[in-house]
Amino acid sequence: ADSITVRSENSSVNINIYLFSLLSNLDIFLFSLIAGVIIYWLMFRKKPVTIPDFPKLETQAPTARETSFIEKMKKTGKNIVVFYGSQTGTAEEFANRLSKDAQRYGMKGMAADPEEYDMSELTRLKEISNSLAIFCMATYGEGDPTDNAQDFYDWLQESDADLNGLHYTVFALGNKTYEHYNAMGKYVDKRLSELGGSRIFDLGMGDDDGNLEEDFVSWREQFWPAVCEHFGVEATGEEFSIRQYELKVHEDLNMNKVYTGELGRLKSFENQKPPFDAKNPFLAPVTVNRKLNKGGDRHLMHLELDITGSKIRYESGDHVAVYPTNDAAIVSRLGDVLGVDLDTVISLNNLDEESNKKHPFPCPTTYHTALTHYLDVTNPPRTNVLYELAQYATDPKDQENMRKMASSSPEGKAQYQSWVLDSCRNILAILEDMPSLRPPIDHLCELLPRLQARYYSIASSSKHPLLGGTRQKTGRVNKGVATNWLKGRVPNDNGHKATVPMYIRKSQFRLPFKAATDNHDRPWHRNRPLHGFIQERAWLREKGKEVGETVLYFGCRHRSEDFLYQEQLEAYEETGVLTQLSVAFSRDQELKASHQMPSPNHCPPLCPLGYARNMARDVQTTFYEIATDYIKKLMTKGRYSQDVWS
Ligand SMILES: Cc1cc2nc3c(=O)[nH]c(=O)nc-3n(C[C@H](O)[C@H](O)[C@H](O)COP(=O)(O)O)c2cc1C
Repeated sequence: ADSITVRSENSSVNINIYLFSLLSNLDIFLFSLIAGVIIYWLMFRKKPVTIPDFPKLETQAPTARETSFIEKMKKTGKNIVVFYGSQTGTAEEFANRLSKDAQRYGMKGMAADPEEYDMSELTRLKEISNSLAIFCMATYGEGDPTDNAQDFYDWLQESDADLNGLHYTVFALGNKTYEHYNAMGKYVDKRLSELGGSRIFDLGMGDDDGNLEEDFVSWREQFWPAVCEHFGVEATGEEFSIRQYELKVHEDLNMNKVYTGELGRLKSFENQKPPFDAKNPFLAPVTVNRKLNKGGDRHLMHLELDITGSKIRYESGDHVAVYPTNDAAIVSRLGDVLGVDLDTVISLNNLDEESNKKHPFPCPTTYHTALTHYLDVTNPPRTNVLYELAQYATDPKDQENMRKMASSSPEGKAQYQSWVLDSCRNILAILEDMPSLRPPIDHLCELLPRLQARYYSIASSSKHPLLGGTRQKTGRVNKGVATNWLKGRVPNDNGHKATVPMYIRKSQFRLPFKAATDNHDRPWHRNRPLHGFIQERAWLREKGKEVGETVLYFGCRHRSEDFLYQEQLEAYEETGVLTQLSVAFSRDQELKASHQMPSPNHCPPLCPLGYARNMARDVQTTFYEIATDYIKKLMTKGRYSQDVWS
């Protein structure tokens, strides 16, 4: 008899198989079959699994962990969290700078979007030693929060959380020309204190109408020594450059995986799918682009965008957000000056692997795309960019100048104001004027702020095709990025349909009355949403609906140059859509406020529209002069609302 040994993985088993020559073929076949089954069973049966005794892991549910900034801070050894309420990126940029600063003072910080975290965890921040929460909060509209801070604002309003033991400070970003100056920053500062938090440094007030950067730098310079004193930490403030992202150059990447300007989903421009929003803009064809003003040094445009098939909905008063593209000449010149092949495919990867923000802009991409679609190369750079770039200037004089401009010394501030801001020097101009400064392009891309969408009031009624009006100044050293780009978006661009990446941003601004109510519009300069409202009234009249009086007061500089939409407005008056059209031109005649005011109960709603800086304030001051009590009554009755811009 032969014997074979079959070894299964776990246990070794000997099977003796006796072969008898006397057996019939069938017997042998059956015998072999049985033996085969046994062998198979021994070899491939599932081994009994012994369950080891694992210690219970202390994990939280995935959703809880994702929104827990406390767990994240503990895990990464951070003690400072910098929240930002930001619409167009400035507060976010300040938050990033503050979290980087922490490292210079021997602490560890992280910037955080309040929308991504459970803010009720502020009650737990005291679990981390020497912890501090910093808030960089911008204000919008009627003293409202930014979109990403709305939930946090609601929570603050409703919460009775005990914030004892929370150390915090707030830097507010706003603009003095608005009535509710820095309202959000002030509110957060006050409310955190009411809930028991300890303010460790005074509220900072940044004014975008003045010099926001300077306000921030001055506040920050006093803030950090105060933090160090508070925690008993040695204030080193050692100045060294800290990179947040590392460069990866992709040699053979499939170009289908490379971002070409998309903001969210790869190929979203080629394969457009609603819903359209900030991360997924719609490429709207431009059907009309014409100059509105007849003279003067400005270029005011009337644009019509076709949103057919996009499922985009909007209401009169909403804004259209447009993503501009940087000037191709600036981009290619940057490549030349820095001696870089702009077609190189790269990724900038966050060195902090725990960070929610993996890249500063969609990656992988090319330098060309980054400089064209993702980074702001048009505006003069902020002082932190100068400070970080200074290390690359080989001429010690250039280096010293750049550091000086980034400092808070009076001479440094004055030099930054005149050499950078007043001279409208963008990054290209700085590089051209400082031949010794040649930074690596990847570090430059890390430092430049993101190119932001520009918002325009929609000039058409939602009952009509979308139409956005915009403004452009010419003759400046530094041309506005969006307006210049839009100027070139003509319907038939060498046989190509020019498109504009856009989405709708809902506005709080609504006319607070029904169509049947009388309406006095007083747009002393700009009148975009106004056209939407008048159009809507014209449309309702056509439908035979009852529409109240509409009186329009329109003021501008010169009748011959900037009486915008003159023909249209005069036609409205002729057909009775406008009950009365009163015009005034500041450079042609003296403006007089001479209207008999009806009693507040019978007064139509009043809607000043135009520049925040002078117009809104002047109109309001005039009204105050006429009747202080009167306008207060209008406000309390919700019959006075503004839509203004700077
Ligand atoms: C449409 C609009 C509305 C604004 N409303 C206010 C306001 O009511 N109060 C205020 O102090 N600042 C107001 N500002 C100024 C912003 O808060 C300021 O520019 C800030 O730096 C923007 O920060 P962000 O880039 O982080 O969004 C407004 C700005 C814009 C463009």
